[in-house]
Amino acid sequence: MEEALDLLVTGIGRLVTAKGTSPKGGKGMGMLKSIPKAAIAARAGRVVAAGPEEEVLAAVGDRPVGRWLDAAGRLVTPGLIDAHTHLVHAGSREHELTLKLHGMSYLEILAAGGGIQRTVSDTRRASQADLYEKARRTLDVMMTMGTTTVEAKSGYGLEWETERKQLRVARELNRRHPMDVVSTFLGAHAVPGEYRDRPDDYVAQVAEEMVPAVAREKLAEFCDVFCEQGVFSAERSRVILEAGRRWGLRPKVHADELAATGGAELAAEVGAVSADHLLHATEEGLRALAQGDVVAVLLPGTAFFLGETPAPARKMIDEFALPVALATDYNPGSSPTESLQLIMAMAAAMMRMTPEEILTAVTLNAACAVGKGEETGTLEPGKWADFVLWEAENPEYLVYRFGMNHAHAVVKKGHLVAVEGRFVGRV
Ligand SMILES: N=CN[C@@H](CCC(=O)O)C(=O)O
Ligand SMILES: [Zn+2]
Repeated sequence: MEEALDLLVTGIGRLVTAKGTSPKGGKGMGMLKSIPKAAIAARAGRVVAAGPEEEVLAAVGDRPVGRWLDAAGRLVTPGLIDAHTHLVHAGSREHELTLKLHGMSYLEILAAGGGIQRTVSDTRRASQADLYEKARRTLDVMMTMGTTTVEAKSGYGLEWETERKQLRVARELNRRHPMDVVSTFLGAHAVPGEYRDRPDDYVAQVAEEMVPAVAREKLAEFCDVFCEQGVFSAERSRVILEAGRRWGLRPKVHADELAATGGAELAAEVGAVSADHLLHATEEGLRALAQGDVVAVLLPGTAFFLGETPAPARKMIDEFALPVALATDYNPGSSPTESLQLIMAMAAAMMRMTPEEILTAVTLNAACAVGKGEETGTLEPGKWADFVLWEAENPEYLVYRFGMNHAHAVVKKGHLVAVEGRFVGRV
């Protein structure tokens, strides 16, 4: 007899998924497979078959089934992928909201020793166990809202001990939590107070000491830099990203978030996997991204929270055929939310992205932005069986009805990990 299936889901009202393993740009972002009356079969954590119910049942034959779920007509999509978060940190920064309301800008707060620097002192003081516990709870919440893979940056240490502590927490969570956690080293998130008058010494320390240590301890897959006016210039960012590349860490860039700083151009030049934020990217920058096959990761939650105009998604998709991904940017300063569903609603209302483009942006394109396009982001045979049963009939409803959790059930690698807002994936 053929091997047993771990999971069979039938009665899916509509299965909607992108196709393939590489990012979709321009019109390709709107081209999804939409299958009524569908089913999914999974074995050993991976999709065996996904498509019209009668075809899946015929392919499955009389194989024994471990768990059989009836989707009761619900919409099913691939699990959501959050391609940009600052998952591991201590504390919160609600007091800054009042400062901002009184007219102080994000960069002014940072220059006065607050902002990122405040979270740096909190995180330096926190124990690894406390950081783990806080981030674990965050992952539970994200998973109940449909997220099945998360990127996690360091960057609240700005010295080796704490950067390592953050990255070790992310690695431990990847091992122990059902969420897949992809780590990024962001030692260049700000110039630490100790180096205020000699930023080049800090750049050298990140490039020559921390990057090799991250690579030797296999603590991250990516290296990121906050390339921004008053933070790290494009020249200093280049030094760090090139060092990362020499040590096998693929580049990512916080690019042109608050001012045009040459971040997009730099991302293309160093062969970055993604350029993130891009609110102020120039036309040349966007052209360079398109030519360089860089995924544009847009973070409307940050624009919303900082009172900025969001990145020009329509122009990126229509004029430059860029592959756009969307992420929460979950962090205590500029986007304190775990909800990719809220980000999806913002992308429609504030950036005029269509529901189909949005779904591609939080699944396949986001998977590619974290180097996992071969493994997840679509529901196709061989990929991880990561998917969400939504309390909805179509993708339009997901982005239209905002501010609530539409996830009825979440499946990660063939296992049920969340049901009706409750995390049930503890192992
Ligand atoms: N811009 C830099 N980093 C984060 C904010 C981090 C913080 O404020 O703590 C971001 O992506 O928005
Ligand atoms: Zn960020």
